[in-house]
Amino acid sequence: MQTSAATVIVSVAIAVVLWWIWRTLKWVWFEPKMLESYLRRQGIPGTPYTLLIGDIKRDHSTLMEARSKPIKVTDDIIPRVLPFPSHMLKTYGRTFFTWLGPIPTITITDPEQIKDVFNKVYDFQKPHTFPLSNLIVSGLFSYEGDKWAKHRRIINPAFHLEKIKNMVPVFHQSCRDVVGQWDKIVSEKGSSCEVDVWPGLMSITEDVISRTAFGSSYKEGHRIFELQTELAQLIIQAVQKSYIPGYRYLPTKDNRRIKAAAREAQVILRGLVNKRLSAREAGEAPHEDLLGILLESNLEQAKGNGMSIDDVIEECKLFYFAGQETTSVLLVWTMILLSQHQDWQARAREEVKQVFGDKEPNTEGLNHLKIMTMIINEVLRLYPPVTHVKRAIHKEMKLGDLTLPGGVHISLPTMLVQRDTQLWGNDAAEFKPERFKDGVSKATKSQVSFFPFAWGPRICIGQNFALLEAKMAMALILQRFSFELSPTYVHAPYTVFTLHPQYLPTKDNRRIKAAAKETHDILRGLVNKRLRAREAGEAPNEDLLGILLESNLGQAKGNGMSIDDVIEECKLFYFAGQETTSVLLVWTMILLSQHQDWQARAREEVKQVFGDKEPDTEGLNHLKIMTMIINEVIRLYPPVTLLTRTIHKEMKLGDLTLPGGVQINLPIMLVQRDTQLWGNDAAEFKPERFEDGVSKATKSQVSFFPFAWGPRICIGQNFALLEAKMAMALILQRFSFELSPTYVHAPYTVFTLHPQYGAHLILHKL
Ligand code: HEM
Repeated sequence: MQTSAATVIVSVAIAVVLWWIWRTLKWVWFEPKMLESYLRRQGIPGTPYTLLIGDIKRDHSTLMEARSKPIKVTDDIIPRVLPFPSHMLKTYGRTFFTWLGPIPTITITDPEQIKDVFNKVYDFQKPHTFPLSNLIVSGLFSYEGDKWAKHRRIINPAFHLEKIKNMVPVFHQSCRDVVGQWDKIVSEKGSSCEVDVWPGLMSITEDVISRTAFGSSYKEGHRIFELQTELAQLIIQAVQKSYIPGYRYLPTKDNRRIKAAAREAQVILRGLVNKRLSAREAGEAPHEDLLGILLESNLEQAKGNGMSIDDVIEECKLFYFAGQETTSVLLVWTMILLSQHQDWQARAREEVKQVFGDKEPNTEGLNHLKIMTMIINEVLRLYPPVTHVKRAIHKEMKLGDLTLPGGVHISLPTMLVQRDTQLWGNDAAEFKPERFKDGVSKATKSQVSFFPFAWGPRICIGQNFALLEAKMAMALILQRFSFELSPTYVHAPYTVFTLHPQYLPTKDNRRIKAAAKETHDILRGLVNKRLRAREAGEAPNEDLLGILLESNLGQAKGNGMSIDDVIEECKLFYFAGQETTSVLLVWTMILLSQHQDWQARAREEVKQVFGDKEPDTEGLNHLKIMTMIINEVIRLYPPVTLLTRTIHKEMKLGDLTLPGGVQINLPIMLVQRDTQLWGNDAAEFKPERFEDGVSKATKSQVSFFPFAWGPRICIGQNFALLEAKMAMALILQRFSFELSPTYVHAPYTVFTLHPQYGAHLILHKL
């Protein structure tokens, strides 16, 4: 009886293993080979299949090679951005196939076929190659069939021109903030200076999405954006490792962080949606932001036809992914191309001045900017933010003369088609906005040869939103500045999700120099202003720079510092004083989250000393519990974990004689956690050790030196401690806090010891 049961189990196990082997072989070999011969029979040329990896390695190495060097601004960018597909195009002609692992991908460049693919949304679907990417790009973007149609119908009203019109003042506000910052930077320097515009442009589009999507709750929106950005970075890394079977299921630190960040975004969004729903029930008028319109549109659907709350949340997350980087990329290339083409920059400015003068741009006017529209179209043609669009087919399909088998992917290479000389003429690679002077259909001769926002029923839902936002930003910029490429600009178009300028590692040095020069210039400007004010008899400022300058000028002649020395010292204040102190604060908050008893004691003390009043120096210096806590935090988590010293000649050190030329490590963290020096509970958080001060706790030994020790002890020690006490007192007066379930404990050092994945705490207002 037992033998027969064992036989059955073994037979089942063998059957399962054989089935698994068969499925794997089918997936990695038989199916790809079958599809390959099918395509070749159709007369479609392509690369031979390589087991499992297909063309991934070839594609990757040509891309790495192409990316290793920048190009001239006048060079063709295709060999740099799409080296592999463009090489295949030259080798095989206008239709060919390559391999994404075991999946054949057919590249199609014929406008009629492209139109067909875009039109038949039910047959040509979105490929779902990397399941993890659903965490950032889900919702409308990835749904199919009836679910997609339902969501598109519900979301459409949010992107009607009528609704977008109401958002234009928000576009203005976000653009004005950034342009205002540039104004300040430039004015401080005189009338012109180098500015890296990319961060500002990213910040415009991020702010626009946060405010238009969530209205007054845009701060929560900002946090969601941070989480989405972090997720995107982690997911790119994970996708690169997805060749390791099952990698995404492993409980690695990154995978845990992915889950935690996704959960946090979900929790914030759910909170926002619930708040809106309760406000609606309480009879409040609906908000005019994307979330408000989406919720209204959803509630108007017949029962059972609407979206679930989770669906709404997915759509909100998608707005960031789909709308932020794409639009900032469009803006950055517009600025770069208008820098190269000063004639078009002047024409665009003239038009803006004619339509708006120096007034705030409005929707009406923006819709009448003809030159600007031509320029933006030409930028989107040459530098489409999304360089190619992909589809998958699951059953045999006709496409023009071709019959394609189910199981293949189709690539529609936007950038290759939009730069194709057969479709756009021999000057296809040149920037000539005049192509679009009679509109897009004239320029394309009504073919689908221009599709930066895709085409057909699944055309980008945010197209009008993005174009109006871009026009607003460009109008404000043109009203206030003229611009040109800086000599430090390196032309290196680069794609991750979208096509943007890359700062190559080899070019980082130039960028480092440019940033250093900019810092130096700003500081020199500040110092000079102070010196001039002093000469004009103004009283010295009471800030660090003021005191430093006075102290320097008070030195005997020849004994002071040079202006360059003063500048170096100012730069050092940032480096030495910023991250170190914030790291001290973050660990204090994390440890007080873990040790609620100490948090309560610290709060009690703060309340006793200050009540709800503003903390003052006198009081801060009397916070005993707080001092004990901060000492214990910097014992366990010293911001600087290691000090080094070098000796240049033979030296005695206790019983040791050390030769010149060696380096000595003083491992702050190891010493401060040493059980021989601090007892068996050295690793535990026990602020009571410091009850009677540092010397009692250390028995007057140098076993606690978070700020170093002796003549070179940190000059900013008192500054940092007072700042930390002020921050903690204010926080404790207002909030109680605890670790969020999404917090991942991952102490990490670059310069200082900080939490690698941030400090996710839950704050409770008191
Ligand atoms: C210059 C800016 C933009 C460009 C170039 C762009 C480009 C695209 C492209 C090429 C697609 C089609 C992708 C595919 O079918 O595989 C798409 C879809 C989409 N875009 Fe945009 N986009 C931009 C801005 C925006 C903005 C501002 C939003 C929203 C706030 C947005 C929301 C969406 C959504 C939801 C889809 C999915 C539509 C569907 O599948 O029905 N996009 N976009």
